[in-house]
Amino acid sequence: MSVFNHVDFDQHEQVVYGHDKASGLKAIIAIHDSTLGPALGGCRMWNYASDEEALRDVLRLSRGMTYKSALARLPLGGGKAVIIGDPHTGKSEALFQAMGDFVDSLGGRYITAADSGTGVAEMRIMAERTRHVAGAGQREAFGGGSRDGDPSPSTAYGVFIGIQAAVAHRLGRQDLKGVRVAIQGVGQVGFGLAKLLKEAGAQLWVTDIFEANVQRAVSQLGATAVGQHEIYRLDVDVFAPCALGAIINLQTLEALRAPIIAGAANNQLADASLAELLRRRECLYAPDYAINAGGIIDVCYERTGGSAAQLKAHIEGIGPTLTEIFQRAEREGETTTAIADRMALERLRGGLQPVRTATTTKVVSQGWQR
Ligand SMILES: NC(=O)C1=CN([C@@H]2O[C@H](COP(=O)(O)OP(=O)(O)OC[C@H]3O[C@@H](n4cnc5c(N)ncnc54)[C@H](O)[C@@H]3O)[C@@H](O)[C@H]2O)C=CC1
Ligand SMILES: O=C(O)CCC(=O)C(=O)O
Repeated sequence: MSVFNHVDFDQHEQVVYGHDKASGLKAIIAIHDSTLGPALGGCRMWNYASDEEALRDVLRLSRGMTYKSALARLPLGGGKAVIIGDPHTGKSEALFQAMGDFVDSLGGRYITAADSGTGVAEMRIMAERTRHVAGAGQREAFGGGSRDGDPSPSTAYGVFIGIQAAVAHRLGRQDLKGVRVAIQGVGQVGFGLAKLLKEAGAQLWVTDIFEANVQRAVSQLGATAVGQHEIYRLDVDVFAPCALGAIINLQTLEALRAPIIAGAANNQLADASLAELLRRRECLYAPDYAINAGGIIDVCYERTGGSAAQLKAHIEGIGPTLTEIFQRAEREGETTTAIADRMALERLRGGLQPVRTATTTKVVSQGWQR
């Protein structure tokens, strides 16, 4: 298995394998680019069918983090970690302590956080062994009071803001009352998103491979449960992928009817050429790393010490960023992913600019160590 010749290698700075015999840890950390700061990205735990599948995932995810942080104007580079193992049956304290040691061995070049299969509990175990962990503490909440360091509510809020922007652009509607949304995966982010959509009056359809999560959305939010394949075929306004990646492919595209695809999952397109097929079908695709930046913005503010109000305003910037992507794509006859990539690279090459919001102007790089 060659890393340097891998189709997803894309000039990664560092790819490291970690193994701990005692706990059974098998993990990979990938650092894609540290031009703007230390590489920050979540640690995913998944039952990968092979090491090759895990390598592909971590390479694609860490590259995405470089673009995500640059587009969101954060002083962060792109990196990600994967642990090979079942997130429902394979966790132990020793495993995450060993993972903490593995993260620490990179001396802060990579900072870890939660992702699919990990959450605050795992971050707290890793924090016993390394200080290069985000999302393990207590935070000030948007609406006052305090909350734990879990970034997924911020990710869900950013996706909600992004769906509003997509609905306004594609359907010409300023609210979400009665808008029909199909959510694939109602875990940490998908369930949070479902709650926000429900409060805004949207109608919900959900699916998940973990039955308890489906039942939670049905019983608490009145969502309609559908099968794993049925979710693509629904006659809805928005398809929101909030599970894992590569779910937009030639097979699912045949079934998909929604005029908008906007969700939290990283790497939604199985390959880049699908963006052009979506454009030709007039399906508005919200580029994944643009719409799901709420979590990385959240953990960045945790480390720089910004207030909850500044954090909320920064996340709300996802709306105007997406609107700019949609408008430029339409004007220039290009895909939304091509425009998002261009904007991210412009920001990467241009260095950090102050973040301007209605309430604040702040250079978020203060307080960061490199
Ligand atoms: N947690 C966060 O703050 C962020 C998460 N993301 C991305 O959003 C996605 C979801 O993340 P989380 O909610 O944290 O993960 P999670 O693991 O809590 O939720 C994912 C859910 O999707 C389900 N699932 C997996 N495969 C499925 C399939 N084929 N069909 C239907 N359901 C399936 C799982 O059973 C689980 O309930 C991931 O792609 C993650 O990388 C992106 C940015 C930040
Ligand atoms: O939200 C997080 O846990 C950190 C950021 C991240 O890993 C992501 O956006 O995929």
